[in-house]
Amino acid sequence: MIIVNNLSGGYEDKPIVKDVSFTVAKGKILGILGPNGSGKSTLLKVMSSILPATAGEVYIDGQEISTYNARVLAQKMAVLPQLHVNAFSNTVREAVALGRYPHQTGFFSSWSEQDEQAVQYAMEQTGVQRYEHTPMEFLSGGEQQRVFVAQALAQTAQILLLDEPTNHLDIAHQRQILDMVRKEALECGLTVVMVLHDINLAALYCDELLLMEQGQVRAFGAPHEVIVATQIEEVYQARVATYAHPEMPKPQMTMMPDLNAPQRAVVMMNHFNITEQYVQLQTKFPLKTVSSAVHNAGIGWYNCFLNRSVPLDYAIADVKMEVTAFLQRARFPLTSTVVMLTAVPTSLAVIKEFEAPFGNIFVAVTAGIGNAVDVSRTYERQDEPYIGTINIWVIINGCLSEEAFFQAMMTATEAKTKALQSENIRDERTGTIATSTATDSLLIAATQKGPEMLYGGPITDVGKVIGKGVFEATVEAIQRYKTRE
Ligand SMILES: Nc1ncnc2c1ncn2[C@@H]1O[C@H](COP(=O)(O)OP(=O)(O)OP(=O)(O)O)[C@@H](O)[C@H]1O
Repeated sequence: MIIVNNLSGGYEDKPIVKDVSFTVAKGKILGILGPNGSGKSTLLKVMSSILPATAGEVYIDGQEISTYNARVLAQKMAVLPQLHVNAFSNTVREAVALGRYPHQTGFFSSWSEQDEQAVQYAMEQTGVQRYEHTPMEFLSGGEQQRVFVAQALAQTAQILLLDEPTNHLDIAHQRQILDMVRKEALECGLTVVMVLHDINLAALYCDELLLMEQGQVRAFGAPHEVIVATQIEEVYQARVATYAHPEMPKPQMTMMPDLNAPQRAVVMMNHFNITEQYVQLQTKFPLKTVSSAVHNAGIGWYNCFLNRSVPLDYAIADVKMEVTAFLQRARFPLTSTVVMLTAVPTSLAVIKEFEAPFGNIFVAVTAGIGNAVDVSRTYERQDEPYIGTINIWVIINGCLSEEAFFQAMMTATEAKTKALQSENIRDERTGTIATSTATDSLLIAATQKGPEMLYGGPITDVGKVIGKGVFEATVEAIQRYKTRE
């Protein structure tokens, strides 16, 4: 455990760190964040007595660090500095072995079994063993950085202070080093304080974060308490946006570049194309998209949209794989194409343009209704869904907030349900009015140009046109389907 109480310090007559307090429990990882020059490295130096404190105290194991002699302190606390002064005539092994220096006692101290094990373990954990006999100057920046981490680890201290441990490392090695730090913390009770520049990595790996601003603590707490967009924007003076990590409940953020005037990006009717195989929308610029498509579902930016017509007997075990193979065969880029599937012939597709105050919107629908269900009664059914799907695209020349995208999904769904009611489409099993088919898909895509529309509910500008557009286009698509040859 490490306790820092009202710590201040800096260089000669230049105070940098001002009145910093925090505690890191045994086995926990604290990440220090902050802009360049905010005092992160200086804080580590004052904490480790490399620089004298002008006020405040640091306690390790309940004892103030200035009362430790240097060798005993080094046995308890290892420091990885930001800049390394290295005897470059060393081999990797010799550099790592320097970490054992605090454990060498007496004038005639010899290399013990324990020293050897610690060096071997540190080299293994950081993946530098295979360079063991290589001179340091022959290693790349990232390889050298891992050797310095190994040196700190070989010190077998219970507290590790790391200043930018992932400096120079590629993402695989960032992961290796940070996974290793986390494992040591969890399994061996190592207490870690590390300066990181990458806010997202800090959120993923640290139990708590301390955000520095001009030598002072701006925020201290769990990642979700510290990584708050407005706070980060104020401290770093940079525009950011937060988003969810795909697997971990940790906040992530990305910077928002201030690019020059946006290029013209307008979707027009002639960007749509209908072939026997698919309905296609191809734009020169990507659209922000939310969808329940088969390929590239979820939120993303795409410029090619396909509603692909498949035969009635299309029964493929792995639909995603088949769709991928189709895209490769037809030379559509996998990463920028969204695909839906329909058993309805593309000749029955309806594409309509609707005027709106912010910019026109397009609604494209294919409606197969053989599979129509009343959602309030589907619990009575045991059977698998069979063919028949309503696929709806809503393409918006406008800019939607995240909230508006999801409200637009709801508004479009409600308009579709209203169309089924208006066309008196029934669930064959129950005889009641159907609310959808069992396999419908919906896509909302927007150019994200123009003033941001915050909401997309039924009585917003965008909601009104989605309601009318989806209703009319779906009614027309259902009528075409009913009267098909
Ligand atoms: N040896 C030194 N002598 C005098 N001033 C220094 C020295 N080292 C750093 N400083 C000053 O102390 C302030 C804080 O520096 P520090 O290195 O602690 O910031 P940092 O938050 O770690 O920055 P970075 O993100 O750039 O590594 C800066 O204004 C810097 O110029």
